[in-house]
Amino acid sequence: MRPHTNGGNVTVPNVRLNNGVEMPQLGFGVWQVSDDEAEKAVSAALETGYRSIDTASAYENEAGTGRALRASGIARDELFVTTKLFNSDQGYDSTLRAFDASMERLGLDVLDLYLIHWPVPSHGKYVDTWRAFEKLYKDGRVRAIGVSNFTVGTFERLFAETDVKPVLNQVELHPYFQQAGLRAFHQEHDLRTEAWSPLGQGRGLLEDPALAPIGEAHGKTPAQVVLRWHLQLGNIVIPKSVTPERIAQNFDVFDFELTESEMAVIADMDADRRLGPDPATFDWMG
Ligand SMILES: NC(=O)C1=CN([C@@H]2O[C@H](COP(=O)(O)OP(=O)(O)OC[C@H]3O[C@@H](n4cnc5c(N)ncnc54)[C@H](OP(=O)(O)O)[C@@H]3O)[C@@H](O)[C@H]2O)C=CC1
Ligand SMILES: O=C(O)C(=O)[C@@H](O)[C@H](O)C(=O)CO
Repeated sequence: MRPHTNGGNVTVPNVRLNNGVEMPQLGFGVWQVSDDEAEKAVSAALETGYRSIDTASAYENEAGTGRALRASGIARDELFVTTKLFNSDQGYDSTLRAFDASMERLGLDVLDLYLIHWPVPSHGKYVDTWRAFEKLYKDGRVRAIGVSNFTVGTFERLFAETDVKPVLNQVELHPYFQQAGLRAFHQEHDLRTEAWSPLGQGRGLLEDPALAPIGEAHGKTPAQVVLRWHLQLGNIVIPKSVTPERIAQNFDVFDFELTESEMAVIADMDADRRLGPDPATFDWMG
């Protein structure tokens, strides 16, 4: 897809995935948004100019997301839709069935990006699951396949036992949890890093006293500073909001640049502070 604009002064750059597919660097996430609310929030995001939407079967809002995509009237090739396979659907045949069910709910024929939501190493099924992802990819049902919450250990097994390399890993990443080691591993293996909870779930991070002065220097909010930090690191970001002003604010992050010293101030905020579950042990089956 082309780098997209909002018809105004904002152009969202694309990143090129390792299979050549182009993906917007800024998208919109819908975790903890009800199906009806997702329809409204995704509509507001599309109206603002977002073109990449991140949902998951576990969010139970694929249908509302699909309704908003259709109602927008935006051409399919201008949109980039990601959904995720839930843990309890892992396994070869169950993955193929779960994919069809997600596509039915979304109302799509071809998906842009399908992710294994969590590796659940104790379940021992992510390699079989990936083989089903490879089939969906080779059959042209999905343009790119990737993973979420994978660790170096889970990648090593995946690389050793399967053929198609994931295009990216979607992981928890924000100034309090910067994942430098994992980001370096991704770079070494030509995988993109996608940050989930990029704003730290709005739980304290945005009030950190280090961010306000940086924002004031650029006439931006702490949330915009944090999103700019992600973009300058090269991360793909998918902030969530159900608040129209914040949806617009989070999109307006392409007209300023953080200096090296401002980037260094944010680098110093790293506290190894995870907000979500640890992927090495997370085995929630819903
Ligand atoms: N793969 C995975 O395992 C996971 C993936 N994700 C994905 O990542 C997306 C983003 O992560 P998420 O956990 O939702 O959290 P975010 O880091 O995007 O933060 C969302 C929270 O911040 C608030 N917020 C948003 N923008 C602003 C702003 N400009 N100023 C102040 N507060 C703001 C929102 O409030 P409000 O909505 O009220 O405006 C909401 O409470 C998810 O929606 C999902 O798509 C998330 C978790 C795990
Ligand atoms: O939002 C997601 O994609 C998640 O996987 C989270 O819901 C995760 O399951 C979690 O944070 C549970 O507490």
